[in-house]
Amino acid sequence: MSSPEPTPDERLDVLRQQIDTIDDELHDLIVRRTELVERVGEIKRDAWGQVSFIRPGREARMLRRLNAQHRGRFPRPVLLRLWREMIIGSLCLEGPFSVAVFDGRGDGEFWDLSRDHFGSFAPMRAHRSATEVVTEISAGSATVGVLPVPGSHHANDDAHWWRALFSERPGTPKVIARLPFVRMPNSRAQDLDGLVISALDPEPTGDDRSLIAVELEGSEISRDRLFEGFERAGLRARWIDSHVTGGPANLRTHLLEVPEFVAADDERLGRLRNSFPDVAARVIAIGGYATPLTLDELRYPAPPAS
Ligand SMILES: C=C(O[C@@H]1C=C(C(=O)O)C=C[C@H]1O)C(=O)O
Repeated sequence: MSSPEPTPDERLDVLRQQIDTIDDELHDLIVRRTELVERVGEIKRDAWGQVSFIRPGREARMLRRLNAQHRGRFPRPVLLRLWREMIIGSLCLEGPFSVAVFDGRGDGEFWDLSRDHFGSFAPMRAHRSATEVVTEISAGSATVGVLPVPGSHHANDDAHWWRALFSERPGTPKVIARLPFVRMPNSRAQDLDGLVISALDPEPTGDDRSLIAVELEGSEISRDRLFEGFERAGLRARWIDSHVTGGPANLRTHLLEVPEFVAADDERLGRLRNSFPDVAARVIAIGGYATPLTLDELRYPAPPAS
């Protein structure tokens, strides 16, 4: 006599037992992963007396790898969000970590953007002015700062905050990441973009953008002349923002972005300085970021246009 068909409840029990087994394995793996993270933290502390443990380049490469190898129906944004939570939870064990967030309009949009990236565990503080955020990082009161992408409509009167990064003084914050790295399909502001600054040099990830600021004395020059200067130095640039200081020297600072990694000591920066022979020029790479994943790479449909 054949055994009776299992009831729906019995079938659920069997599947749920398997899910419990998998959860136990995942949990065990997280415990083991944490032990390795702690050893990584010890090495950083021993080797460099590290105060900042975050490695945005490594994090970006990990997320790209997971996204590329993902299969099955589990939503990619959620998969990557889980890893973001795990990474930041781990990072907070290695040493102090906190986030200073620009919230100029008090609408919490950058707060959400920061939470999406830095997870639910990281201590965060909102600041009404971009200058305050930069000061927090320079003073070492926060590890990373989140600010609007210059020139975007989200930046207010502090839109030129990047000028504070135009300095070769050791400890000057640099741009180290761009948010969102993974654009969450249900986040409040779909067109919101931020830059992350920290007292840390960005690292190459194999797909990067760099921000280069050029300060020129004297009369205004056209954007085409700026682009020509970059081309002569072997760099293809996109204009982001300009700032006029004025004064007797009539200083103008321009921020441009190039689609590759440019380190602070890249020899092309010297060539760029000499690309404007008739004016005194100062050139500083103020940081860069791993190119964020695109909607196409994340393979979920774009939200409907409002
Ligand atoms: C473990 C490290 O430190 C941090 C934590 C990471 C993680 O949990 O995988 C990755 C990068 C760092 O921000 C590391 O540098 O590898």
